[in-house]
Amino acid sequence: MVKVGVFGANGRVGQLVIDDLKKTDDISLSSVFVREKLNFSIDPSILVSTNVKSFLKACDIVIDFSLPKACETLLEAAIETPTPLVIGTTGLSMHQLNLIKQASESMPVLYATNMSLGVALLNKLVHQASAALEGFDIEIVEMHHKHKKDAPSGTALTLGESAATARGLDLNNVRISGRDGNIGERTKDEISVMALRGGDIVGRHTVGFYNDGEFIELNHTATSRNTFSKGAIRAASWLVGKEIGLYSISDCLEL
Ligand SMILES: NC(=O)C1=CN([C@@H]2O[C@H](COP(=O)(O)OP(=O)(O)OC[C@H]3O[C@@H](n4cnc5c(N)ncnc54)[C@H](OP(=O)(O)O)[C@@H]3O)[C@@H](O)[C@H]2O)C=CC1
Ligand SMILES: O=C(O)C1=N[C@H](C(=O)O)C[C@H](O)C1
Repeated sequence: MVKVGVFGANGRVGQLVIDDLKKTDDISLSSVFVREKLNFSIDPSILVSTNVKSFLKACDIVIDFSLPKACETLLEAAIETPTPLVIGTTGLSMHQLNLIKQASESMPVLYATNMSLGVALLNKLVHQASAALEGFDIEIVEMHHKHKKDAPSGTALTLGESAATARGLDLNNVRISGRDGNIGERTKDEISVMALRGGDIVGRHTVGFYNDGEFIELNHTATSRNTFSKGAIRAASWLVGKEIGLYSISDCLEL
């Protein structure tokens, strides 16, 4: 039986991971990490810890849905005590992304800004469409619930990277994050990534390719947050026992 540690256990997704792990046969919850205390009751055999090292020692693999600073703490601890990691936290800084790379030199790490099968496929479709639809303008819109803290979403940035690399561009050089005022005409290569927030929207991403006379929009809507918790558990089952290295959700889904 694979022992899973959940980092960010009180969170919206962390709680679902804990619930969904009750329904699996080959993988089960062994420890949870919390900042102060767990906000709900749990089987007394599970270690509830505020100490990252003891949390890591009690599990074979970690599933993380937390916040950037917390994820950084986890990565620093894991670099000292190597433990396979499935990371879903978004809004990471360059330093935190580099820590993921560093961690993956001593343990298997799967990092995915979106754990759903649908978005993994959407990334491939966006890459293909961006290369094929030469000259079409690319615009990305994401919509999420009002509690989301980072913007734009990690998924929208990953989709933007797929679109940009398909055209030999670096998203950092062509990304627009807002338009306001007398800004002039749209430039050829720019890719806007716009974020909308409201209500309880689980997650919606649209990548549009616009030309004179026609346009195509590729859209994915998550209607349940369990899509992410179940996707992360599937990723953990797949990652455990893999060679040291950095893996993507496409590797896990063999897309
Ligand atoms: N890759 C994917 O498929 C998905 C990724 N996400 C991402 O996952 C992350 C979590 O999302 P969500 O569950 O909605 O967020 P929540 O705000 O509900 O949960 C965040 C969790 O992080 C914990 N936390 C915050 N600060 C610290 C800290 N300094 N040390 C330790 N723990 C801390 C909180 O613990 P406490 O309550 O104890 O303070 C809480 O459990 C976000 O980055 C989100 O974008 C979300 C959905 C899908
Ligand atoms: O915070 C969320 O809720 C989500 N975050 C991820 C992101 O930033 O892309 C994935 C999903 O869209 C939900």
